[in-house]
Amino acid sequence: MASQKRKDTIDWTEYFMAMAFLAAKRSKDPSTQVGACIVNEDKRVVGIGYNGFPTGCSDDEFPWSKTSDNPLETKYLYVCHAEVNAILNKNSTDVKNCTMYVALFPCNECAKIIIQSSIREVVYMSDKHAHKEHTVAAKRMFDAAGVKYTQYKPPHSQIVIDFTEIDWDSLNQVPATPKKTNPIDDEVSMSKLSLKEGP
Ligand SMILES: O=c1ccn([C@H]2C[C@H](O)[C@@H](COP(=O)(O)O)O2)c(=O)[nH]1
Ligand SMILES: [Zn+2]
Repeated sequence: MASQKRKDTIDWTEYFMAMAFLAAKRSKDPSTQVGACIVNEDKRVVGIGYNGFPTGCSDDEFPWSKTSDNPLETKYLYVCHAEVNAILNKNSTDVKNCTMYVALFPCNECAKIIIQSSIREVVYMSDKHAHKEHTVAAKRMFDAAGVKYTQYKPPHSQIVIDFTEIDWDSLNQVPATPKKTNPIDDEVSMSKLSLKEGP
Protein backbone atom coordinates (compact mmCIF):
# COMPACT_ATOMS: atom_id res chain seq x y z
CA MET A 1 0.00 0.00 0.00
CA ALA A 2 1.45 3.41 -1.00
CA SER A 3 2.16 5.71 1.94
CA GLN A 4 3.04 8.95 0.12
CA LYS A 5 0.28 11.31 -0.87
CA ARG A 6 -0.66 11.31 -4.55
CA LYS A 7 0.83 14.19 -6.53
CA ASP A 8 -0.74 13.67 -9.96
CA THR A 9 -4.08 15.14 -8.95
CA ILE A 10 -6.11 17.76 -10.75
CA ASP A 11 -6.05 21.26 -9.29
CA TRP A 12 -9.15 23.18 -8.20
CA THR A 13 -9.53 25.05 -11.47
CA GLU A 14 -9.33 21.86 -13.53
CA TYR A 15 -11.79 20.22 -11.19
CA PHE A 16 -14.40 22.96 -11.54
CA MET A 17 -13.88 23.44 -15.27
CA ALA A 18 -14.20 19.67 -15.75
CA MET A 19 -17.50 19.84 -13.85
CA ALA A 20 -18.70 22.52 -16.25
CA PHE A 21 -17.76 20.30 -19.21
CA LEU A 22 -19.38 17.26 -17.62
CA ALA A 23 -22.59 19.27 -17.23
CA ALA A 24 -22.32 20.28 -20.90
CA LYS A 25 -22.49 16.60 -21.81
CA ARG A 26 -26.12 16.70 -20.69
CA SER A 27 -27.00 19.31 -23.33
CA LYS A 28 -29.19 18.17 -26.21
CA ASP A 29 -28.10 21.06 -28.42
CA PRO A 30 -26.63 19.37 -31.51
CA SER A 31 -24.23 22.21 -32.31
CA THR A 32 -23.08 23.89 -29.10
CA GLN A 33 -23.01 22.31 -25.65
CA VAL A 34 -22.30 24.72 -22.80
CA GLY A 35 -21.88 23.90 -19.11
CA ALA A 36 -21.40 26.22 -16.15
CA CYS A 37 -20.31 25.56 -12.59
CA ILE A 38 -20.57 28.13 -9.77
CA VAL A 39 -18.17 27.91 -6.86
CA ASN A 40 -18.23 29.92 -3.64
CA GLU A 41 -15.34 31.43 -1.69
CA ASP A 42 -14.94 28.18 0.28
CA LYS A 43 -14.47 26.24 -2.98
CA ARG A 44 -17.88 24.62 -2.66
CA VAL A 45 -19.94 24.03 -5.79
CA VAL A 46 -23.22 25.91 -5.30
CA GLY A 47 -24.74 25.66 -8.77
CA ILE A 48 -24.34 23.80 -12.03
CA GLY A 49 -26.21 23.98 -15.32
CA TYR A 50 -26.14 23.46 -19.08
CA ASN A 51 -28.01 24.86 -22.06
CA GLY A 52 -31.41 23.35 -22.71
CA PHE A 53 -35.08 24.04 -23.09
CA PRO A 54 -37.14 25.03 -20.06
CA THR A 55 -38.82 22.34 -17.99
CA GLY A 56 -41.92 21.09 -19.77
CA CYS A 57 -40.65 22.17 -23.20
CA SER A 58 -39.84 18.84 -24.76
CA ASP A 59 -36.39 18.30 -26.32
CA ASP A 60 -38.19 16.28 -28.97
CA GLU A 61 -40.86 18.84 -29.81
CA PHE A 62 -39.08 22.19 -29.67
CA PRO A 63 -36.72 23.04 -32.55
CA TRP A 64 -32.93 22.64 -32.36
CA SER A 65 -32.34 24.44 -35.68
CA LYS A 66 -30.02 27.41 -35.90
CA THR A 67 -31.75 28.84 -38.96
CA SER A 68 -35.25 28.85 -40.40
CA ASP A 69 -37.46 31.19 -42.39
CA ASN A 70 -39.61 31.23 -39.30
CA PRO A 71 -37.71 32.40 -36.17
CA LEU A 72 -40.22 30.47 -34.08
CA GLU A 73 -38.66 27.33 -35.55
CA THR A 74 -35.15 28.06 -34.26
CA LYS A 75 -33.76 27.17 -30.84
CA TYR A 76 -32.81 30.72 -29.93
CA LEU A 77 -36.25 31.80 -28.74
CA TYR A 78 -36.50 28.88 -26.34
CA VAL A 79 -33.13 27.70 -25.05
CA CYS A 80 -32.04 28.57 -21.51
CA HIS A 81 -28.36 29.41 -21.36
CA ALA A 82 -26.08 27.32 -19.17
CA GLU A 83 -25.07 30.28 -17.01
CA VAL A 84 -28.68 31.16 -16.22
CA ASN A 85 -29.53 27.56 -15.43
CA ALA A 86 -26.50 27.31 -13.12
CA ILE A 87 -27.59 30.44 -11.24
CA LEU A 88 -31.21 29.29 -11.04
CA ASN A 89 -30.08 25.85 -9.83
CA LYS A 90 -28.11 27.33 -6.92
CA ASN A 91 -28.31 25.41 -3.67
CA SER A 92 -27.24 28.40 -1.59
CA THR A 93 -29.05 31.57 -0.59
CA ASP A 94 -27.20 33.55 -3.21
CA VAL A 95 -24.10 33.40 -5.42
CA LYS A 96 -22.49 36.59 -4.09
CA ASN A 97 -18.70 36.70 -4.58
CA CYS A 98 -18.73 33.34 -6.37
CA THR A 99 -16.70 32.32 -9.41
CA MET A 100 -18.38 30.87 -12.49
CA TYR A 101 -16.50 28.28 -14.56
CA VAL A 102 -18.03 28.13 -18.02
CA ALA A 103 -17.23 26.43 -21.32
CA LEU A 104 -17.98 29.47 -23.51
CA PHE A 105 -17.63 33.20 -22.82
CA PRO A 106 -21.05 34.38 -21.58
CA CYS A 107 -23.31 36.35 -23.91
CA ASN A 108 -24.55 39.84 -22.99
CA GLU A 109 -27.82 38.52 -21.55
CA CYS A 110 -25.98 36.08 -19.29
CA ALA A 111 -23.46 38.80 -18.40
CA LYS A 112 -26.29 40.99 -17.07
CA ILE A 113 -27.56 38.17 -14.87
CA ILE A 114 -24.05 37.25 -13.71
CA ILE A 115 -23.44 40.86 -12.68
CA GLN A 116 -26.83 41.26 -11.01
CA SER A 117 -26.34 38.06 -9.02
CA SER A 118 -23.01 39.46 -7.69
CA ILE A 119 -20.77 36.77 -9.19
CA ARG A 120 -17.29 38.25 -8.97
CA GLU A 121 -15.27 36.21 -11.45
CA VAL A 122 -15.77 34.25 -14.67
CA VAL A 123 -13.31 31.59 -15.85
CA TYR A 124 -14.10 30.54 -19.42
CA MET A 125 -12.61 28.15 -21.95
CA SER A 126 -13.75 29.20 -25.42
CA ASP A 127 -13.94 32.75 -26.72
CA LYS A 128 -15.13 31.70 -30.18
CA HIS A 129 -17.59 34.60 -30.41
CA ALA A 130 -15.03 37.24 -29.30
CA HIS A 131 -15.68 39.33 -32.43
CA LYS A 132 -19.47 39.32 -32.04
CA GLU A 133 -21.40 42.22 -30.54
CA HIS A 134 -22.92 40.15 -27.73
CA THR A 135 -19.44 39.23 -26.47
CA VAL A 136 -18.07 42.76 -26.86
CA ALA A 137 -21.09 44.05 -24.91
CA ALA A 138 -20.64 41.37 -22.23
CA LYS A 139 -16.98 42.34 -21.74
CA ARG A 140 -17.89 46.02 -21.60
CA MET A 141 -20.39 45.31 -18.83
CA PHE A 142 -18.00 43.03 -16.93
CA ASP A 143 -15.29 45.71 -17.12
CA ALA A 144 -17.68 48.40 -15.87
CA ALA A 145 -19.03 46.20 -13.08
CA GLY A 146 -15.63 44.90 -11.96
CA VAL A 147 -16.28 41.27 -12.85
CA LYS A 148 -12.92 39.64 -13.53
CA TYR A 149 -12.74 37.24 -16.49
CA THR A 150 -9.91 34.88 -17.33
CA GLN A 151 -9.48 32.40 -20.14
CA TYR A 152 -8.66 28.95 -18.87
CA LYS A 153 -5.62 27.17 -20.32
CA PRO A 154 -5.84 23.51 -19.40
CA PRO A 155 -2.61 22.01 -18.01
CA HIS A 156 -3.64 18.55 -19.25
CA SER A 157 -5.01 17.73 -22.68
CA GLN A 158 -7.35 15.11 -21.20
CA ILE A 159 -9.00 14.09 -17.98
CA VAL A 160 -10.20 10.52 -18.51
CA ILE A 161 -12.44 8.61 -16.17
CA ASP A 162 -12.46 4.95 -17.14
CA PHE A 163 -14.67 2.64 -15.09
CA THR A 164 -12.90 -0.34 -16.60
CA GLU A 165 -9.56 0.69 -15.07
CA ILE A 166 -10.73 1.35 -11.57
CA ASP A 167 -8.92 -0.28 -8.67
CA TRP A 168 -12.04 -1.97 -7.33
CA ASP A 169 -10.13 -3.58 -4.42
CA SER A 170 -9.29 -0.14 -3.06
CA LEU A 171 -13.01 0.61 -2.93
CA ASN A 172 -13.83 -2.81 -1.50
CA GLN A 173 -16.40 -3.11 -4.23
CA VAL A 174 -17.23 -5.70 -6.86
CA PRO A 175 -17.76 -4.03 -10.24
CA ALA A 176 -21.18 -4.29 -11.80
CA THR A 177 -21.04 -5.90 -15.24
CA PRO A 178 -21.22 -3.05 -17.73
CA LYS A 179 -24.24 -3.16 -20.01
CA LYS A 180 -23.33 -3.13 -23.70
CA THR A 181 -26.80 -2.54 -25.07
CA ASN A 182 -26.42 1.16 -25.75
CA PRO A 183 -23.36 2.82 -27.33
CA ILE A 184 -23.65 5.64 -24.80
CA ASP A 185 -22.90 3.08 -22.08
CA ASP A 186 -19.45 2.59 -23.54
CA GLU A 187 -18.94 6.30 -23.90
CA VAL A 188 -19.68 7.04 -20.27
CA SER A 189 -18.31 3.80 -18.85
CA MET A 190 -15.55 5.52 -17.02
CA SER A 191 -14.20 5.61 -13.57
CA LYS A 192 -10.46 5.70 -13.01
CA LEU A 193 -9.10 9.16 -13.44
CA SER A 194 -6.07 9.51 -15.66
CA LEU A 195 -4.41 12.63 -16.92
CA LYS A 196 -2.51 13.43 -20.09
CA GLU A 197 -0.15 16.36 -20.26
CA GLY A 198 -1.47 19.44 -22.04
CA PRO A 199 -0.40 20.86 -25.37
O1 LIG B 1 -23.88 32.59 -23.02
C1 LIG B 1 -24.29 31.59 -23.68
C2 LIG B 1 -24.43 31.63 -25.05
C3 LIG B 1 -24.98 30.55 -25.69
N1 LIG B 1 -25.38 29.47 -24.98
C4 LIG B 1 -26.01 28.34 -25.68
C5 LIG B 1 -27.33 28.67 -26.32
C6 LIG B 1 -27.40 27.74 -27.49
O2 LIG B 1 -27.92 26.48 -27.05
C7 LIG B 1 -25.94 27.59 -27.87
C8 LIG B 1 -25.54 28.53 -28.99
O3 LIG B 1 -25.89 27.93 -30.17
P1 LIG B 1 -25.07 28.18 -31.53
O4 LIG B 1 -25.49 27.03 -32.40
O5 LIG B 1 -23.59 28.13 -31.21
O6 LIG B 1 -25.50 29.50 -32.05
O7 LIG B 1 -25.17 27.93 -26.72
C9 LIG B 1 -25.22 29.41 -23.61
O8 LIG B 1 -25.57 28.41 -22.96
N2 LIG B 1 -24.64 30.47 -23.01
ZN1 LIG C 1 -25.99 33.62 -22.53
